[in-house]
Amino acid sequence: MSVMLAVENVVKVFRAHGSQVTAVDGVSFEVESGTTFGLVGESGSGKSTVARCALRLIEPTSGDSRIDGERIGALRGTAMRRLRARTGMVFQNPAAALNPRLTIEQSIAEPLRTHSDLRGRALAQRVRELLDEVGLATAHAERLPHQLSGGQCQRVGIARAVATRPKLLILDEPTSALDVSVQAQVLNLLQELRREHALTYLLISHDLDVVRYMSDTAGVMRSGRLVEVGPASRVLVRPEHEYTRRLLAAMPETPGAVPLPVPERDAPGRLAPSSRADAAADARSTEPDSSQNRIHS
Ligand SMILES: Nc1ncnc2c1ncn2[C@@H]1O[C@H](COP(=O)(O)OP(=O)(O)OP(=O)(O)O)[C@@H](O)[C@H]1O
Repeated sequence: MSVMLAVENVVKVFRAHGSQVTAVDGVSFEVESGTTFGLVGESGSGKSTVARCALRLIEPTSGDSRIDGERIGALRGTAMRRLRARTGMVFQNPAAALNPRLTIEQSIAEPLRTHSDLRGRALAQRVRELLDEVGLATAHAERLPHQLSGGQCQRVGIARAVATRPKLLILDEPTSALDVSVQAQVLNLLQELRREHALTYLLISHDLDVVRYMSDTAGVMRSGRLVEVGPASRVLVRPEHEYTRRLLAAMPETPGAVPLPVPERDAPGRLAPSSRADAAADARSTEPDSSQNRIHS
């Protein structure tokens, strides 16, 4: 298997008003193509910063990363824009990530206008395909973000992120702002898209259940350093590092919660039930998604 993302000794120091914070302190890891790497750690441990440095959304103080074999520190201009089209990001707060004045159709068309030659009918057709791919109805195209539920807004965010058919997505707390009843639907949609398009994910989450459910490999960050890396089924079940053990022990118990099922990674086809089917009942309304709840009984 080839390496899609290699983060190499990344350091990021933020300097402001005479003080400095070392947010990331020499982090290296690799993510194999078509797999999910889950990054966990307490708030402020540097997860988002390392992900942003990896895609060069912010400049690292030192270190570099390679995406699909390309060293991105050396890329400029058109080469950097091409690389941007091959990567995407799904954010924590879907409603805030969307421009409130753009219709859903305009929002999804935006990255396509920037990174592709699609215009007119071909562009509208691609937007419709993307709506379908993320389980939204054509009727949603004309709506504004405030007319959608949180889960639907996140589907739009995912459609935008996959619009240019990227190979690598960063998922920064993709479900933590969502109602617990729609979290599993959005996770299942992400799993389906990963399988169908052979995507590679770098997933950041506070929720260890989410990381265990989604990830092949897990990395644990503490104070800007990666303290433990390994198969998610080992690191998040039988951790070797004392800090990971404490993190697991501190995980809040949600009353009534049922653990997410362990995905059948080698099984062909989709995780059932289909997240698009989940969305179908919801697709014609603006009510919050509530059809399937696989986290709570
Ligand atoms: N733009 C910035 N300027 C100054 N300090 C920053 C900036 N961005 C992040 N930091 C600091 O860097 C450290 C790491 O932040 P980061 O957001 O990467 O952590 P995190 O693990 O993703 O946290 P959370 O889970 O709360 O999002 C924190 O101390 C944070 O305050």
